[in-house]
Amino acid sequence: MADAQPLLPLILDPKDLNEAIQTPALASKLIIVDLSTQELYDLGHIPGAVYIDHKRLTCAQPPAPGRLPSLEQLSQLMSDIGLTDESHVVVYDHEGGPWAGRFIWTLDLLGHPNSSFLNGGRDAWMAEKFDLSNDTPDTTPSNYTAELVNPDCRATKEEILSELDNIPNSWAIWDARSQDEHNGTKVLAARGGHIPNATHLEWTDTLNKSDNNKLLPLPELEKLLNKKGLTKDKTIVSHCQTHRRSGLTYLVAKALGYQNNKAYDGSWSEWGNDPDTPIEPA
Ligand SMILES: O=S(=O)([O-])[S-]
Repeated sequence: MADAQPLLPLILDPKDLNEAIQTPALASKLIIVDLSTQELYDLGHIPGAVYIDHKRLTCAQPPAPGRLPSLEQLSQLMSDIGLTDESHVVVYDHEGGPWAGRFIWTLDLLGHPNSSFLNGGRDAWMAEKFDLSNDTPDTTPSNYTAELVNPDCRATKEEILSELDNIPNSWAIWDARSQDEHNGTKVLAARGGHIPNATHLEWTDTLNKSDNNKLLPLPELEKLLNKKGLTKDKTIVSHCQTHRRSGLTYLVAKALGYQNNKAYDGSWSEWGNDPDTPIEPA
């Protein structure tokens, strides 16, 4: 079992990560994962960070390329970063955190609770002028066997179809895409529109653009979600096109302590390409 008490908070500020990597007892347990791009990683990354191509978090197969990959693929990925029950994983990317959130969702599915989201990611780290490194760390691979310990973090198409009558009462669908995608005026699948009664709140609305895309303060986020009817008494299901942007919205609901928090990894690429799913506008 992983440690019950995480070494670092879920939402981690750059200054706290900087302090942690300089504290040997902590640093030895950290796995820092850079989910930006190979080019950015090569330009400089947080000292000790390993680069992971975000495609490894997905099945990358049409028609829903963002769906969860096989357990074999996840076992290989987590073994490559050296994940063990004692590890605390810190994740970041370069665009406000969608892939970082998706990585944390994956760890949640696998039952690895000890993880942190670097608030503001690479941009905030650089803006606060902490060191970048060009060294590739020596990683000791582990022999990690992935299992879906917490499958409830994931929603499937079938599950959403069976709960349609409960939306938006006891279930809420958080559509994290743009307004045009939600309305169906921008179509990225065979059909455009949204899951009936889905709630639109674009993922970027949870970020403070004037502060390097750090998350808005949690009380502000809670107010924003409540105003939209995305309340804690409901099961919340985040989705976007391929469960990248909804990686961040899943993370936001998690940070706010939502107990029934799921993400739909099939997302619109699955729903909108299925001729039999109901959509709005019809
Ligand atoms: O998955 S995505 O909607 O961010 S392209």
